[in-house]
Amino acid sequence: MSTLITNIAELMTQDLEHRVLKNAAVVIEGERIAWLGSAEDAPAADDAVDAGGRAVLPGWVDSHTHLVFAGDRTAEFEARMAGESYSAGGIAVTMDATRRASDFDLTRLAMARVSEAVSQGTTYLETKTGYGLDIEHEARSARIASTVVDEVTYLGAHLVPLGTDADAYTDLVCGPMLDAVRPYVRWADVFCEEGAFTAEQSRRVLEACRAAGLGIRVHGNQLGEGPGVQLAVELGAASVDHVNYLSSRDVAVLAESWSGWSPDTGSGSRGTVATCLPACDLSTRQPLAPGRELLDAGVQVALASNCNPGTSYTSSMAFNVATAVLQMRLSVHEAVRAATYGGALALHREAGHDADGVRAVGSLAVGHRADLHMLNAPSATHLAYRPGMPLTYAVWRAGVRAR
Ligand SMILES: N=CN[C@@H](CCC(=O)O)C(=O)O
Ligand SMILES: [Zn+2]
Repeated sequence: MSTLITNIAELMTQDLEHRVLKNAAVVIEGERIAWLGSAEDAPAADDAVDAGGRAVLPGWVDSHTHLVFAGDRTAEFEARMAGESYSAGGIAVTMDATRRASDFDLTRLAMARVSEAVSQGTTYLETKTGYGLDIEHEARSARIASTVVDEVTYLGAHLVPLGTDADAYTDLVCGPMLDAVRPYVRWADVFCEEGAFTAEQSRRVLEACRAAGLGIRVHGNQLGEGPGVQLAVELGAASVDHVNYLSSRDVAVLAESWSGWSPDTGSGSRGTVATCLPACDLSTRQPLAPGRELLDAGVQVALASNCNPGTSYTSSMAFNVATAVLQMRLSVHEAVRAATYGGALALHREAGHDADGVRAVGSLAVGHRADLHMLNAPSATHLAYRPGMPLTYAVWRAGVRAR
């Protein structure tokens, strides 16, 4: 079964050549993109959709979320808006509510959040554990997450539960808790920050998880300059996320990590993606991550929602893209790239065609997964020009119409 989507005013491919095609068309066949190019040259297909002069871009790749949770933190948000500052301690409130929730409720809540994201154009999603914080509840969160999203990250090292010795808890995270979550996860993460995990504890967690075959990522430099970025690069993490407070050395180390990779061919050894989370920065009243500076230095950047009940209760990638353009000074093309190809790069899913056994996400090319986002607008520029407007018109996820 093939579908021709034609009369596309602007097709922003985010492929390696950065092609933006005018008056374009795409053919989807099953889960893959079978053809794309000028509408005049489009081949016939079983079915046709008239885009009516709208823009099409890759579906968003949201590479950083925390969707498996129960409970509410409205009061904490209100206190913050009244002048309180964010601290990691709020995680314990969500931990209590999450532990109390039934499997059914936790699954239903996570699924509802996924469907909110998909209805706004997100077609590939990562989510983390991190609100269970004991063996039973971390394993349960990982299992539930694996049924609702594409990529699952183990974040047992999110907070040391109250009354627990930090080093003993770190041992648990590196040992029996890791064994319990291992069947469900591809990634591991650690909150390397004052009030959460020290550099030494973070290193232990990341090394143990890496030895267990997991890819690694880091929450770093969110609340102040710290060791997160340099630890992430040293250990070969796929991404370091937040990156609000960076020294010039941090930026240089991140840039250096990409020196063996070619952006023109997408080949070579990947470095550590710097993932900016602008909605979180606004909701915690932190300075915005220096996305412009990172791009100018040659760092590969991703944008993600960080949807979670504490610091960023939104899965709107469009909001993050608009903020990155309006306030972080990325161009629309750069911001959309960071929210599609950049997220895929952070999840090691940016490459793969028909013969590779895995299809690339986050960019549009023949053989890639047919993840498309059609805007109710003639160009992607409208994402920043009309911030806050409901611009998602249609979504295809792995070739299936999802909205
Ligand atoms: N910074 C650490 N973890 C989350 C927030 C978790 C929470 O407060 O519930 C984040 O990415 O911002
Ligand atoms: Zn996070």
